[in-house]
Amino acid sequence: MGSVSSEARCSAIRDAWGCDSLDKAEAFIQAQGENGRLAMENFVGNAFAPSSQHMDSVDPKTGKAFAKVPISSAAEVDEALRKATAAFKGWSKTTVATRSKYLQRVAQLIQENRELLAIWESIDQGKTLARARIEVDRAVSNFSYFSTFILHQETAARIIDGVALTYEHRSPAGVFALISPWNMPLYLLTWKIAPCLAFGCTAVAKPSEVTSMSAFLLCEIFRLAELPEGVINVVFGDGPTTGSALVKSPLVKGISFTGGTATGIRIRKDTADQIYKHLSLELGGKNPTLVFEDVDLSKAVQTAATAAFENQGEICLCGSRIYVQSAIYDQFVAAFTAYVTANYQRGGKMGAVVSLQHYQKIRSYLELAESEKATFNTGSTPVADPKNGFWIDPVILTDISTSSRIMREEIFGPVVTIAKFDSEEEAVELANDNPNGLASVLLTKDASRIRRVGEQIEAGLVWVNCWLVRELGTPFGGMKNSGTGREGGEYSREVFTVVRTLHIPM
Ligand SMILES: NC(=O)C1=CN([C@@H]2O[C@H](COP(=O)(O)OP(=O)(O)OC[C@H]3O[C@@H](n4cnc5c(N)ncnc54)[C@H](O)[C@@H]3O)[C@@H](O)[C@H]2O)C=CC1
Ligand SMILES: O=C(O)/C=C/C=C(\O)C(=O)O
Repeated sequence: MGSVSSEARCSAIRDAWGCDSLDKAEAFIQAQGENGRLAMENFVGNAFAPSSQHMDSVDPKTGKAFAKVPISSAAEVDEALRKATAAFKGWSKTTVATRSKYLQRVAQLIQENRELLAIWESIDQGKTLARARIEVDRAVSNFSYFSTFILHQETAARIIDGVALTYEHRSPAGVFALISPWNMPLYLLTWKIAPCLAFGCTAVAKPSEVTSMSAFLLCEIFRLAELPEGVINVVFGDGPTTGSALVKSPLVKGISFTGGTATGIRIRKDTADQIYKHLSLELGGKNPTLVFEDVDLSKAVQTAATAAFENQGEICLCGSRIYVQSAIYDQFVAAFTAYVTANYQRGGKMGAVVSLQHYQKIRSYLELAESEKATFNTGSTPVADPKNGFWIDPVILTDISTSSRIMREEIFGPVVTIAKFDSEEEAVELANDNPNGLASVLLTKDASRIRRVGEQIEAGLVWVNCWLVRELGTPFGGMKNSGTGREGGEYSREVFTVVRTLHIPM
């Protein structure tokens, strides 16, 4: 360890690594101009490799391109998969203590470079620097959690009728494709890489082409951590060229994917005849927040607002459909609108939305809301042709039909709807009236109601009087169209290992 020199950094890493304050990063971007954009490179077999095709990476807060992301070809993906396959032989046989040490080293390096990672994540994704720092800290936790989790695994043995001793033996499942979206780039990629490596698998990871910068910096961290060659490889690129080649390859024995439901369906279809592939799909949400009349109004408003607008509403767990019991409906709408107006402003809690394409998608839902005569309690449809970044102020909509596409489809932006209900039964019915079933928030002080209602909500996660409280051992994933499988602690072990049962006659 410790022999890796920073001289061997590829030039884009050298440039980016020099920017350890927001001012320096902004000045660097300004100075490099149109032609000198940071050109990211793939990370294959512990070395950076330039790619021939690129697309622009854009700073959502300004709308200006600042870097170039490779669009890796099928041949480049295949090269990375071959490295991962070769590395699997050795890595899958290392002891948990060895793997644990590597993961701890990665956690420490992320921690040491917290500000650098947060700055570039914020520039690349549009999120606030404060939010980016939280997510870097959570990336550290992903590695440190799994580095210790694997040290405490037990295997139960059983004796069957005095004739045989049986036990389960788990081994790493093979090479994984790890594909992540653009909303929490570093956090979600490391949520996959950490358990994958911890359980003895090797990987080719592909971050979203829209936000690749933190994954590129993470490659340098892997290089500095001196992970054995080929254990973790990162290829950059889009879905149709790079992602598709990756998921379809027979060298891939499992896929952990987070992203849109349509892409999840595509991946299922593309791998339908590769029955051996483990699939863990964490997809979209259209999550309800239920507010009962017994709540402490100001606490309920704060929780519902955070759930709706954190990270500009670009978290699959965001509560984008609020239902309020009739007795407090008017009071809640007024207090919620006042709170959001006072607390969610550009450059404060609000960043920019991730891309022009996504801005236009959100805008199209707001045009629909106008045409359906919804009430805009705050916010409005933004301009069609944004000149200085992709900014959308929070929008709170009321007077919308439950059958409207605005109520049914994932908008994934700073747009929330509020509607009313009378009874508990109606609240459950409204909450469940959606094809998705990822998360939900239940706001009430009534302990018996918490169980009665909470146990009926069709969602993988029910947060009671809170939102986004995470413990990495609990099962994470969705019901209905929100996904297949769960990850976290033991559940990640299911994803990344295969099990055989041994029967030994006594
Ligand atoms: N976590 C979530 O629930 C997320 C939901 N979304 C939703 O999905 C919508 C579309 O956003 P996108 O960026 O287009 O998400 P997406 O699902 O297309 O992208 C997620 C990842 O999948 C990759 N990908 C795309 N097509 C692929 C294919 N055929 N095979 C393998 N990998 C592929 C992408 O390159 C990216 O790395 C958003 O507007 C939002 O509503 C988007 C991102 C995250
Ligand atoms: O684990 C979390 O806290 C957040 C996860 C978020 C997603 O999976 C998402 O937005 O896609």
